[in-house]
Amino acid sequence: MRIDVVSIFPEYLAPLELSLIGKARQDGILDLHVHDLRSFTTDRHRTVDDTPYGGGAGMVMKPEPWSQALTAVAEARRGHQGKPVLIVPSPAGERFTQALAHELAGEEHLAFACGRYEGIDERVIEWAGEHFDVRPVSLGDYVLNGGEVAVLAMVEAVGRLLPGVVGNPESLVEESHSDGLLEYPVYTKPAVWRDREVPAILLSGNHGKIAQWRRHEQFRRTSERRPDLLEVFDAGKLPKADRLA
Ligand SMILES: CN1CCN(Cc2ccc(Cn3ccc4ccc(-c5n[nH]c(N)c5C#N)cc43)cc2)CC1
Repeated sequence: MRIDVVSIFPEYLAPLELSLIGKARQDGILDLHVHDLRSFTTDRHRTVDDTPYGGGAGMVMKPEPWSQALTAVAEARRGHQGKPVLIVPSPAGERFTQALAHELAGEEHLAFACGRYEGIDERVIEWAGEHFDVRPVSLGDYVLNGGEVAVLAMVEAVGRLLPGVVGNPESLVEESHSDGLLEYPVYTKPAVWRDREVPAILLSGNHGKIAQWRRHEQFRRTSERRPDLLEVFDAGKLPKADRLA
């Protein structure tokens, strides 16, 4: 997979050189290119923002540098099948979910446009639709100062799903949200730590009972912390009787 990221703070994406994503890049699984939006400006001050039409606080990102940057990104993959996906992090985007991460992991080429200030001139999003499958995406219902943090999270969530990135693919199967529920608690040695014991069932060697206990813990945790997920889960999968007794 090729990933292009455009930002006025390219150094913000440096953590993608570390750990599993960094290794995926060294192994050639992930081909990541980070572009400085200011390198696509033409004025002496390398201007990327201006005041908003209609008034209001803050500044808006100018359209022309973005069109130059995104044209360069689209041309980098010319000749490949279909339009690349352009993810535009935004508080007004569709919610980023594990399901969306899986969907994006199936793409050949992902591009990310990291806005700053009060956002990117809306005409860029409209224009980009001629060259990309444009997806405004939100990391969550809170406000960040720009798109870079969201891109770090999304690239990690997508990258770890690519074959060969995570050592044991089994660990991708039983994780939070993979089956619509939160994950069960995990424990390791020592069996007793500061007078706290590991749940005895986990030491029993009875794999059927362990699986049952873990499933129950998933429902208990989800019911306590994310009842909203249970509504979705029940609507789609299990009769009420299979929920917590
Ligand atoms: C007229 N006013 C009406 C209020 N808006 C609100 C607003 C819009 C942007 C920003 C800062 N910002 C700039 C680019 C950018 C990208 C992503 C995110 C982001 N925040 N939270 C997420 N989950 C995000 C993600 N993913 C924030 C961003 C701040 C405040 C401004 C215009």
